[in-house]
Amino acid sequence: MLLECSNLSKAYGNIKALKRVTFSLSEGLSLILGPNGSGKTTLIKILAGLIKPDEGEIKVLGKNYLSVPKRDIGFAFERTVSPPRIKVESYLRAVADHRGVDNVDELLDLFGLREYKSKRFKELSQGYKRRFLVAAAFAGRPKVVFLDEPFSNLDILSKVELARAFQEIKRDINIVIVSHIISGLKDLDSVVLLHNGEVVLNKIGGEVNTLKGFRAIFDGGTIVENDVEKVMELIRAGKNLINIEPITPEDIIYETLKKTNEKK
Ligand SMILES: Nc1ncnc2c1ncn2[C@@H]1O[C@H](COP(=O)(O)OP(=O)(O)OP(=O)(O)O)[C@@H](O)[C@H]1O
Repeated sequence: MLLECSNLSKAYGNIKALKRVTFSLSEGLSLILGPNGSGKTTLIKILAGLIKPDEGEIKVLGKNYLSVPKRDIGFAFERTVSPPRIKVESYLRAVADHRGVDNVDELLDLFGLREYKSKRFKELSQGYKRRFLVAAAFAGRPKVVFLDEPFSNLDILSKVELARAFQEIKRDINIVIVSHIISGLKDLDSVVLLHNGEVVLNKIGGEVNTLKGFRAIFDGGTIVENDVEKVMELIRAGKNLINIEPITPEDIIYETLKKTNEKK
């Protein structure tokens, strides 16, 4: 298991940002999803060692997260800040050297940074600043990289290119994306959905496929979800099939959040 959080809590005064949060993420590409205020930033700050949880345990690849060497974990935060004068390639090389694995050429290509390799941070556009900071998190091939809202403030081209780069790199390096949007990520290996500091959904491995499906709509308003046999039965009974549409992970997550809100 890549990440195991058990009974993790954190309060700021009387605001409970995380309430005994328990979930697991498998290796590969994972998504920690949640609407605004659900506790995502609190979680990533704990993982980065910036704040301490009030209680609970976190394991990364089976070890207590505080005992995992810093070089095994990469982070990229939402705010695109860095010393203005550092240069793209030399900074990536410095990080890679520190971690002891040279994967810089691979990263320059994967994140579309080759043309910009001699530029200083301050000379990059917002989108390229993000690409650079994300690439730096992967420099030196850590075991896992946590990315906080990597798609925010990016144009559609950068979003698609970044998502493709993640799909490629996840074979080598585990990735955990913390975000309030799904952003067209395909082939997720695990997902956790937070809401008001609680886990409302956690799928790992093959279970992630249950976040996809189809909906068949028949004349007269009958709707059948994810049941081929039932659809065939209705067709055989002479019902008129009007449409088949995909059920996307977005649909399921929206429905889960809606139901959670209704219960409260
Ligand atoms: N430093 C702080 N002091 C007081 N309350 C805080 C602090 N940081 C976060 N909170 C509160 O804790 C809760 C969870 O916040 P957090 O930033 O972790 O959520 P989030 O899911 O990252 O939200 P967003 O998507 O809006 O960034 C919210 O109610 C927030 O107002």
